[in-house]
Amino acid sequence: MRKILAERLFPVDTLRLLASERSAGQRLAFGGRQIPVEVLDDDSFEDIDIALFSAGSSVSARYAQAAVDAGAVVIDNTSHFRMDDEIPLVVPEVNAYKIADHAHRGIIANPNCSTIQMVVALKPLYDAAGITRIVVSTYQSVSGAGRRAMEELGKQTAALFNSQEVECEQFPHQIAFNCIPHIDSFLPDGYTKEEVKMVQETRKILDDPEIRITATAVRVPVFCSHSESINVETRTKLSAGDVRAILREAPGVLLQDDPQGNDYPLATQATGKDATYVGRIREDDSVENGINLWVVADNLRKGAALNAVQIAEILIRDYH
Ligand SMILES: O=C(O)CCCc1cccc(C(=O)O)c1C(=O)O
Repeated sequence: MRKILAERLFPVDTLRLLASERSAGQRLAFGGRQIPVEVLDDDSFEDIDIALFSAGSSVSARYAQAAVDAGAVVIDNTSHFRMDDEIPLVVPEVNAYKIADHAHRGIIANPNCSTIQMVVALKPLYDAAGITRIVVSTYQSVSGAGRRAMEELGKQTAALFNSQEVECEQFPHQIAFNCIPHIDSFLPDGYTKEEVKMVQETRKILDDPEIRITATAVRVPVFCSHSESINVETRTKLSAGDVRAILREAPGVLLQDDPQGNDYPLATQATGKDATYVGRIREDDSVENGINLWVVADNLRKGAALNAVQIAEILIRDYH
């Protein structure tokens, strides 16, 4: 968040860093200063205009209203408010008009990282030809599970190269040189919460409860950036050429689709960048009007902090 605010020269007058007792007292750099981390409490939001929440659903559930009551607009990066009918779920390139609805409750929800990159890529196709069905498989980096998960991938990799025991704390199984089809918790129907988030959030963001969607979310031994294989069925026929032409002009999208030149989106290239990269575009003739896409984005930037700051930029531009 701090890095994105600084990079984009967001007009911060005062930055207040709030966290638990465990983190209080630390100093973090911003704007050429070392900002102290303060303990979050109900009085933390006096004179705050915008409160960016990214401390877990329970913290948002407990403190978002206190921020709103103090006069702030909350942009919440957790899942707590996403499916609340009274709260807009926003990806600026897709449904920025929904930001106007924040006035009702004073809270705007940031979608799940895997949902964000998918709707950035699919919204232009939805507008051009309609979408009836989406089948998505994700290849999610360990950074989505936090710093300790990234450290675990590194430690396991080193251990394996040194014929040492592998320790599994952040994931149920070894993640190094492995794929784990388990992100967030399992539900009784066998889906994970991550997969259900992608289905429900996509329908809300595209404002279309009829789209048939199914997802399989997989953790892969990649440090940063999420990759997605997306099969989409459009209402009217789009050729692969049509899709390329549409996406070439799409906001937030960078087309990277030259397979003969070995050029297609890669997690290692997307990391640190703002764009949602789309490639491997091809027609799927196993169904009527089918298209396959490969979509990659930095899950910590567009998947989280960048999307939240873009919402804040619209707030101060259009709703100050
Ligand atoms: O693991 C990943 O690659 C993405 C998971 C992101 C995430 C992690 C813990 C809690 C929540 C949550 O807010 O429920 C979320 C979320 O949906 O944003």
